[in-house]
Parts: sequence; C-alpha cells; structure tokens
Amino acid sequence: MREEITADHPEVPVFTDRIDESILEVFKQKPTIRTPLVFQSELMERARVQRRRIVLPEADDDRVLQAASIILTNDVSDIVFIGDEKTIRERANNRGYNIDDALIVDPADPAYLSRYVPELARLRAKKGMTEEQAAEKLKDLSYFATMMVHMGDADGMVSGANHTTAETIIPSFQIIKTKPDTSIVSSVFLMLMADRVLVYGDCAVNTNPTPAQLADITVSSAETAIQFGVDPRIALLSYSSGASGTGADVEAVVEATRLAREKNPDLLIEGPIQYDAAVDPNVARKKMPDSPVAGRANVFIFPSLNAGNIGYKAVQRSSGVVAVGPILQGLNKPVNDLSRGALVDDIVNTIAITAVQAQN
Ligand SMILES: CC(C)(COP(=O)(O)OP(=O)(O)OC[C@H]1O[C@@H](n2cnc3c(N)ncnc32)[C@H](O)[C@@H]1OP(=O)(O)O)[C@@H](O)C(=O)NCCC(=O)NCCS
Ligand SMILES: CC(=O)OP(=O)(O)O
Repeated sequence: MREEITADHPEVPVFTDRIDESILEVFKQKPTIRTPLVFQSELMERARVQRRRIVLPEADDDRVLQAASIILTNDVSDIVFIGDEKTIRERANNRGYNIDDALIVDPADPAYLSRYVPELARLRAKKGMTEEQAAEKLKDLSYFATMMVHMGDADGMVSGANHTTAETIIPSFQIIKTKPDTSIVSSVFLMLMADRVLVYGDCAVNTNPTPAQLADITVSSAETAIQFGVDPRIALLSYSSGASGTGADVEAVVEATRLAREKNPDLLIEGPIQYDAAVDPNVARKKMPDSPVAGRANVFIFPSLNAGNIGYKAVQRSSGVVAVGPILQGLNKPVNDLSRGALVDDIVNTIAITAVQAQN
C-alpha cells in the first residue's frame, strides 16, 4: 500500500494499491483507535465475505475507474460499468488502472432493453409513462443503472461523482422504492472519531422532516448503525434538553421521540436533547441525570437538513474527522450517492458500504 497525503484532505490516506497487511497489523494492535485505515480494511473484509456486484454508471470519471481498480485488485466486489467497452477499457489502460475483471454493459444492448423498457413503463404507469418514454429515460445512465439493480443484474449502485444528488437518487426512489416499514429514504454519515464511530442523520436528503418522518429517520439510522458495528444509543437533537427550552421546533422533536419509541420500543432513545448533554457525561449529569442515553449517545438525529448538513460539515472540517457517507437507508436495494468532490478513497468506501448493504 502507498499513502498519498492530499492537500484537500491532509489527514485521509488514499489507497492506490493492494493493502499491505503488515501495516494494518500495527493499527489493529491498538483496537481502540479507529482510524480511517482500519475502518476501510474492516469494511473491505466484510464486503468480501459475501461478494456482491456493484454498478458504476460513471466510467467517464477517472476517480471512479481508479476506485474500481482498487476494489477489483483487493477482491472486494464485482464491478459493472455501463458504456462502450472499448472506450472504457482503453481509458483505464492508458491511466494504469486494472479493470480487466469488470463487466461492461452496452446501454443499447437489446438483451437488457427488452426487459427494462416494459418494466420501467409498468412501474411508472400511474405517472402515465409509455414504453417510448421509458426507452428515452433509459438513455440516462442513472436510470439504466438503477434498473440494473431493480432487475437483479446488479446488487447495488454507486453514482454521483458527476451527477447531482437529485439526479442520482430520484431514480432509486421511483424504481427501487422505499422499504415497507418506512415512509422515506434518508441518510447517515459515519463520523470516524479517534476512539469511536458516531452516526449522524439525516444530513443529506430530507429538508424539513415531519415528526413521523423524523421517527422513521431515527429507526432507520439505528438499523444502519447496527449494520456497521455501532450499538445505538440515540439522541434526537434540539436546542432543548427535556423541557429546558420551548417552542414549536422542540414540540416537533418531543413528538418524533414519542413516535420513534412507539415504532421500536427496544431502542435506547432520548429526545429532545442538546448535543452537549447527549455527548458529554459531565454536562449530562447536570442537564439530564436520569437519562440512559445522555452523555453516552452515539447516534445523533438532527431535526432538519439545515442542522444536519451544517452540523456534520462543521465537525468534519473543524476537527479533521473523516465523514463516511452519505449512506442511504430505507431503500429496498442499496443505492449510494457520492459528493461531486469525492476523493478516490471516498468512492472505494462507498462501493464497499454498498456491497455490505446488499448482503443478506
Ligand atoms: C431528495 C430530493 C432531491 C428529492 O427531490 P424532490 O424535488 O423532493 O423530488 P420530487 O418531489 O420531484 O420527488 C421525486 C420522487 O421521489 C420521491 N421522493 C422524494 N423524496 C423522497 C424520500 N425522501 N424518500 C422516498 N421517496 C422520495 C417522490 O415521492 C417522487 O416520487 P414519484 O416521482 O414516484 O412521485 C430533495 O428532497 C432534495 O433536494 N433534498 C436535499 C438534497 C441536498 O441538497 N442535500 C445536501 C447535499 S447532499
Ligand atoms: C452530502 C453533501 O453535503 O454533499 P455535497 O458536499 O456534495 O453537497
């Protein structure tokens, strides 16, 4: 393994080669220190256990090609690209990326379109979509790749290096749809602190969730936390701890907390609670001494996208903590969105996360 320290992200090691196990051993001897390196190696190990096939519709982006090369070289998952096979392989070869084992699908291939066109028209019939319109939609590779996942030709999709969040995730809302036990798709970030992983939701999708939607975000975030090794103690954040503050926004969090507890009585949930009372045992003793979550929270639910997006970026950019995500939750099959500023390492992580989400 070689590490490149980038100017953008001085603290984040970038994988450019096969991981050297002897270096990982040094980190593993200190199990309480979860660095991005250890997180990534554990993630890759988990993805390998049940190998999955991930479709990447953005083969025209060098970062995506490089990430795929790392995933394939480390035997993490199978990769599918969409586009012209000769062009994609030549581009990868010219840049020294090994994508020999990737499958490349031509989006005009009738073997796929003959199945995808009628199925997309069927799925969108209530919106009046004809087969002709479905065929037109499938020229958009976000739709084609999402259909690959829906039809079982791929197990998950990662996109967004060159597309907006809306372009990447709306096809999944329309085609893959939300799981029966939740009303909305939402997201979390895994915040890789020096000594633990914190989970922040929803920092990327839902702008102003209702109390019922906030309750769904809470339960989905707890499920994602468990999936990635965090035993959830959940704080529904507010400017109030208990009844210390008042207002409509506080009342909304009171109601969301009630609904989340009702939805899953087994979860440890506190709300409304301020961030300091949620995370700091000394503050918790003063503000909420009887709470089993206060001072020990590790899953933080923000009341709005304004709060969540600003909150995660403030922590990430002011402390050097690595933020992994957004990880979408609540879809029937996994699709994940990349920031257009994503580093190769972010893309590698997102592919491995998607592969883990696709496991049984
Ligand atoms: C997610 C987002 C793109 C959806 O866009 P939108 O304009 O609300 O989408 P629409 O209302 O046109 O809905 C499109 C479809 O998605 C569905 N949908 C929208 N939000 C959804 C959600 N959270 N979960 C499930 N389905 C959803 C709608 O029901 C609709 O389905 P339909 O076409 O079958 O009727 C929008 O909420 C958004 O911009 N969020 C903020 C994203 C952002 O800027 N994040 C910060 C950086 S990552
Ligand atoms: C999640 C998020 O905020 O993404 P971006 O930085 O691309 O807007």
